[in-house]
Amino acid sequence: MNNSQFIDIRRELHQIPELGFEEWKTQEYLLSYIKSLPQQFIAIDTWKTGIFVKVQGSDPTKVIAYRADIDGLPMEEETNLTFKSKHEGKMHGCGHDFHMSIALGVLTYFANNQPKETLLFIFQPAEEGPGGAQPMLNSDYLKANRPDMIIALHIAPEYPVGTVATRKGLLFANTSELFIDFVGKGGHAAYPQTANDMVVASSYFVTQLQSIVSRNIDPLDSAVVTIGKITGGTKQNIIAEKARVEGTIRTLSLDSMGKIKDRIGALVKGIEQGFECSASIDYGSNYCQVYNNEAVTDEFISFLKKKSNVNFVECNEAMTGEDFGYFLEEIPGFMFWLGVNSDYGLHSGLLNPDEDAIPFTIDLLVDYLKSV
Ligand SMILES: CC(=O)N[C@@H](CCC[C@H](N)C(=O)O)C(=O)O
Repeated sequence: MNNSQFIDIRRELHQIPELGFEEWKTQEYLLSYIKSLPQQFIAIDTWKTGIFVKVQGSDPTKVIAYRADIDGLPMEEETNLTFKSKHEGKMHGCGHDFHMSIALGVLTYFANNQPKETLLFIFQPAEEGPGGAQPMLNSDYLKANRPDMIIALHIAPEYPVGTVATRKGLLFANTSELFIDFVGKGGHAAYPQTANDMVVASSYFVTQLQSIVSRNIDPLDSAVVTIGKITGGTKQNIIAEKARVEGTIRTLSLDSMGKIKDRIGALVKGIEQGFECSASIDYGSNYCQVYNNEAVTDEFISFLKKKSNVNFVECNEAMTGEDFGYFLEEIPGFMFWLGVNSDYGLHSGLLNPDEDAIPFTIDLLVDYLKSV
């Protein structure tokens, strides 16, 4: 099999990034490719914008699932690549184009070479939000076709191609989105005494927020609170009646997640009193931690250590989030980082992963899935 064709597929998918639960073109592209494969062993089902492809094993004792997420991010691509995003304001800035093309490569191999065990390829929408894993797990399809084991990967720009990094147990953090709307009183820029300025109130709040991780959380229990977006006001000489603060909370323990939310509630109350305004908090979507099953991960690590072309790294936990954690709550399995050597990281408009990682990983996963 010539795995370099999956680099072309990645480039095509890269041009059509779509947001969570809007991945209709992506689904159409994937379905058209999957339907072009030999159909003898495979069965295709769809769920919203997602896809399930079952490859019937020849003498199965279990069902092994491989999950690839399919959504892009609401951000402008800043690369000058010939195959850059054609969708303005949207980019595959988290590598899901890689995840999909690798999945198609592995699926292509097994559609042509029947596996012993039954394989289930899951193309999952909305990983970046609002979260597709949990509703997909509750779908009639997955209720009736529960895999016995599940695996997934995430590209890692900081590692060279050939590096695979993972660890037993906790890999990624618990996450919660954070949206706060402040409402005060607008007015003329020259008459601040007649208004309650929500640009000032939200700025105080963002500054106070910085004390939560440094003053309220055990320094040995990592946590992050990031505000990624602030909007407010209408014009430079009008005092803002409204402001909105958008961010994300990351913790390694659920206890810290609870403490941070309590502190946010208290700080917001203080802002309401101090600035005579009202505020509402919405925690958006929450993802549970990604916790790798110890036994299955151990076997994968042993497999990696025997491969002369793989540099295995036992990595630390990361404060990234992934709704793949919901699959791992119910099904033994693991996630791993895949080295793609980009100078720019995940969620950067300049992310440019090395495509050599695609054929490398297809071969690696085909070998691994044949071995389990
Ligand atoms: C691997 C990765 O970058 N995942 C995202 C998951 C987003 C979680 C959620 N929408 C949030 O923003 O809290 C990440 O940002 O870690």
